[in-house]
Amino acid sequence: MALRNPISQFCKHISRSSISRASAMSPQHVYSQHLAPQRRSMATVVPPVTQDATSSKGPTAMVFMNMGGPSTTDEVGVFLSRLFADADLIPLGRLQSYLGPLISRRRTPKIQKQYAAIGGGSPIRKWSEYQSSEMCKILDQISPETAPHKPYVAFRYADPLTEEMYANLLKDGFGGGKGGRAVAFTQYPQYSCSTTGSSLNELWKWRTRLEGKGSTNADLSGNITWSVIDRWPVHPGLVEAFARNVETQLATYPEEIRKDVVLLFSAHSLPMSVVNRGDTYPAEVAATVYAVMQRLKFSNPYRLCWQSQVGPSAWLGAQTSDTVQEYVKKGQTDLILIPIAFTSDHIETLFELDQEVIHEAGHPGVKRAESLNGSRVFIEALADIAVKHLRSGESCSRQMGLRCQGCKSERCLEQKKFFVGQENLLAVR
Ligand SMILES: C=CC1=C(C)c2cc3[nH]c(cc4nc(cc5[nH]c(cc1n2)c(C)c5CCC(=O)O)C(CCC(=O)O)=C4C)c(C)c3C=C
Ligand code: FES
Ligand SMILES: [Fe+2]
Repeated sequence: MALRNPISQFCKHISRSSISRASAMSPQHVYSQHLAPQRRSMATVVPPVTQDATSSKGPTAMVFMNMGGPSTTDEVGVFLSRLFADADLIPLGRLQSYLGPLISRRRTPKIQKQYAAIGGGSPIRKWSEYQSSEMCKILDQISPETAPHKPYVAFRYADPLTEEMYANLLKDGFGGGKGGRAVAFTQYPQYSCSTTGSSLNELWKWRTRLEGKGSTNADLSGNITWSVIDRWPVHPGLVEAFARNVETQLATYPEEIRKDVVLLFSAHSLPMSVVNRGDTYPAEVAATVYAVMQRLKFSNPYRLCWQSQVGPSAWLGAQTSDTVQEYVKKGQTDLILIPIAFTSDHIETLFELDQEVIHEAGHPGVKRAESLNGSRVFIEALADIAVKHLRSGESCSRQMGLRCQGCKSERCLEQKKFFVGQENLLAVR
C-alpha cells in the first residue's frame, strides 16, 4: 500500500463511544436440512469413536486460523502493535519496525474506547473456541477414519498466536513418531492475501522455525503433514446459515413492506493497491452475496458495500456508512445490514455497524442480521467442509497455488510451494 503519511492515515478514524451492547452467547439450535439427516443416520451406524478401534489415520489436528482480537481493553495495545507489524496486511517497507509501533501507540486509546463500548473486548476467541470444538465433535461422528479430531485456534494478532498453537501441537505429539496430520482451516470464507494469506505465511514461518532444517525437530520422518482449507465462499451450509439470519430479520418487518426492504451486504474493504495486485477477495465476497440471494430467490433488492477502511488512501467502495446515508436520504429507510465476510461478531459489527452506522441512521427500519456466531447450521457447514477436505487427498485448492499477478513477495512464493508440496506426503499417509 502506498503511504503518503502513514501515521495520520491510521489515526484519523472515527471514534465515539455510546451505548454498550454486551455480546451474549446465544447458540441457535437450528439444524441444516441437508446436513442433519445425514448426520443422524451416520450417528446410528457408527460406533462411539475411540482412536484404537475405528481410526486408521487419526488423530487429526483441526487448526482454526483467524486474525483474533483483544479479549480485554488492556490487550488492545499489543494487538495493534502486532497488526501494524504485519507487512502482509500493512506494508510499511523498511520503516515497518519504526512506524508500526508508533502508529499502534497513537491509535490505541481510540480503539480501546471502541472495545470498551462493546463490553470490554472482542468475542472472537470465545466464538472460535466454541465453533472449533463443536465442529470436532461432529467430525468424530461423521469421519471416524480421521478421528479423534482435536481443535486448535491460531490467531494472527492475539493470543493464542500461531507459535503457541504450534508448540501445543508438538507438545500433544503431532510431530515425532510417524508424524501427525494437521489441517489449517481458515475462518475467512473468502480468501485475501492480507488475511488468510498472512496467516499462512505465519504458519509456514513457524513450521520452518520449529520443524525445518536445523531446528530441534528436524527429523523429517516425524514432521507434521499440513493441508489447508483456504476458502469456502459458496458452501451451501454457509449460504444457508447467512440466509436464515436474513430471513429472521426480514420477518420483523410488517408483511406489506417486507419485499421492499433493501438487503445491504457489508464486507471489510481492501485498499485499492491490494485489489489491483490481483487479490481474489472482492470476487469471492461477491460470489457469497450472489449465492445467498439465489437461496433467498432474489426476494428483495440488494447491494454489496464495503466497511472499515482505515485512513485516506483509496479503498474499495462504496462505503457502508455512505451507502446507508444515501439510501436514507432517498427515502429508503428499511435496510438490513448483513456482515458477509466474517463468521462471528467483532468490533466492526458491534461498534461500527450497530453503534455508528445504524445509530446515526436514526430510523428503526435500519437493522442488522445476526452474525453466524453459535449458529448450528453454520457449525455443521464447517464440519461438512472439513470432511470433504479430509477425504479429498488435496493439500489445498488449485487456486491457492497461483500467486497474485502483482505479487512480489518471497514469503508468498515459499509458503505456496510448501503447502502445495504437502500433497505428495498426504498421498502416502
Ligand atoms: C475479511 C475481513 C477483513 C479484511 C479483508 C481485513 C483487511 C484489512 N484490515 C486492515 C486494518 C485493520 N483491521 C482491523 C481490525 C479488524 N479487521 C477485521 C477483518 C478484516 N480486515 C476484523 C474482524 C477486525 C476486528 C477484530 C476484532 O475486533 O475481533 C484493525 C484494528 C482496528 C482499528 O485500528 O481500526 C486495523 C488497523 C487493513 C489495512 C486491511 C487490508 C489490507
Ligand atoms: S500478494 Fe497475493 S500471492 Fe502474494
Ligand atoms: Fe481489518
